[in-house]
Amino acid sequence: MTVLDDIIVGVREDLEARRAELPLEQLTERVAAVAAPRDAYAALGGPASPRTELKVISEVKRKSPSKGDLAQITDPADLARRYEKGGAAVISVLTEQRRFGGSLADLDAVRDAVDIPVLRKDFTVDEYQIWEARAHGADLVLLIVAALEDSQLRAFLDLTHRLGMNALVETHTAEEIERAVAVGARIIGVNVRNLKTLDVDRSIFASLAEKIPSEAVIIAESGVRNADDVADYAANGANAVLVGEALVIGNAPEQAVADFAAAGARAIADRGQGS
Ligand SMILES: O=P(O)(O)OC[C@@H](O)[C@@H](O)c1c[nH]c2ccccc12
Repeated sequence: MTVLDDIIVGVREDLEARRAELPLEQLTERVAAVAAPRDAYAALGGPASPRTELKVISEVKRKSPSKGDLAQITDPADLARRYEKGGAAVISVLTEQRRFGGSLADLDAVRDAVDIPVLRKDFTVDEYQIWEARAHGADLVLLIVAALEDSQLRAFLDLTHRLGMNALVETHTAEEIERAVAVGARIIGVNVRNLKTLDVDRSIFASLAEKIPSEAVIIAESGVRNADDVADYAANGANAVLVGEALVIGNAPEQAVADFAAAGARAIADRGQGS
């Protein structure tokens, strides 16, 4: 069993417990009362041509299966506000509990604290989670191609769009990129961490990013240690980076976000044309 399979077993158990508490019919009723979704595709520079900025998606991440506890985040709302002040385009909030220490309470706190779009970062394996994301104010959900059949990927992306949200469709191989493009994904991430083994290999980004059509926003996910890593991703075609660990372990998240955005924009300018 891979790490990903193992995580998903726990995700499904927790999901069934929540569904027993709050059946889908009641959950869907809540969605109407929630503030309209914010446009994450626009916030990530989707419509811009060429895209000359490097957008930063800043993550609220308490722990991870590879590293264990990363940071004591006592006030996720405050952290998110600092990310926003530093110029983050989107805030990512991990809501998976067992391996990442996240919760829907973290999502609620962050959504109320900032004006930029918020990603509910979880392992989506059931439409219930997409309704739940919207009911908690999320603007963006994560769809991991490696965890889904094509029919699910298509149905989940459709539901996400019908609820007015966007999806970050996460890939790790050329074949997964083809599948993401085939279902009409507009925001495509390349996670350089293999979720089956947790190994990080930054070097896979460049060759995979090349395969993503330019209409899609291209996101480099994981493994950013410093501004040089951001510049490398940007030089190799990233329109945005998703950063967790490097931001939560540092003591100046605002400054780090600003530095990453600046380093990325410089690398895009050096690349010449933007994309
Ligand atoms: O902490 P890092 O290396 O900056 O990584 C952030 C983010 O990419 C990572 O948390 C992530 C990417 N895809 C995921 C899927 C599930 C859980 C977590 C993730």
